[in-house]
Amino acid sequence: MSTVSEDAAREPVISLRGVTAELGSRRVLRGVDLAVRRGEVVALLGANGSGKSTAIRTIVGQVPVTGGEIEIFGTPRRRFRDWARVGYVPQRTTAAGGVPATVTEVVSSGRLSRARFGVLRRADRDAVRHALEQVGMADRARDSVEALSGGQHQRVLIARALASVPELLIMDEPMAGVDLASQEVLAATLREQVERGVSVLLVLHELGPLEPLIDRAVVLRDGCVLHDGPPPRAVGQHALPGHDHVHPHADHAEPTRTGLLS
Ligand SMILES: Nc1ncnc2c1ncn2[C@@H]1O[C@H](COP(=O)(O)OP(=O)(O)OP(=O)(O)O)[C@@H](O)[C@H]1O
Repeated sequence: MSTVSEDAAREPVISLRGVTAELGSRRVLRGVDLAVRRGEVVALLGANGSGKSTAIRTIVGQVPVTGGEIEIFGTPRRRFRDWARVGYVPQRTTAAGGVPATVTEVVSSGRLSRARFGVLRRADRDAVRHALEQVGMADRARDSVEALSGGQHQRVLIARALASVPELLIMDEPMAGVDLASQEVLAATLREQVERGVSVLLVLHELGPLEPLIDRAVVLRDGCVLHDGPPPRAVGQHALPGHDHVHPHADHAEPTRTGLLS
């Protein structure tokens, strides 16, 4: 007989059933089933254009679904309002977005969902400072985000997601274009979150330094789930057998193809 806490642990914090979505006239998701259970770290993998970002964006409501069901913490997505429980890191954009803002201002925006009446109080400012410490950016708190490197930008976006102390993190390629030092900081940050019991769904091109944290991998191909199970084991430089993701920044864009991800 299972205990109450075991049942709670099995309850999905994200559930997609038969989800379809179209962009333009293209069917980008063609019946995706995906579940992330409490405390799980799930990597969403697949070749370029397989629908990973679209799947993530249907969950946070940026892409409308044309069929199927999405639940967040057991609530149908369209009725879900408790976004302070969810930290979202979009596919890398600059944190500045053309608007001059300091690091603190950007990270504070991630705390507004917890602030009463939209006013940041002392506890909120402490949470913002703590989030910056978690990603090793506390010393840059007053700097303009425009002055940061790509990896530092990414750390700030992750701090913004952590500022509401979420129970669920959804991240779209958190390591893309991030220098090695920042990658290590981000891997350590994520490890702390996982130790706290935070559930994580993240799009990755390669498991890389996050590999030890990943419980399960869901591989998409052409808008369908091709694999849902143990993560592919690391091989050589790229952490995926059949790694066939072409990086825009890769020096040699000639991947090995074994079929799993193509
Ligand atoms: N706004 C859009 N209008 C039409 N088609 C789009 C749009 N955005 C994405 N697509 C197409 O939808 C498909 C899935 O894109 P998506 O970004 O979800 O893939 P992905 O697996 O995240 O790819 P990548 O690894 O390159 O980020 C691609 O073929 C893409 O060209």
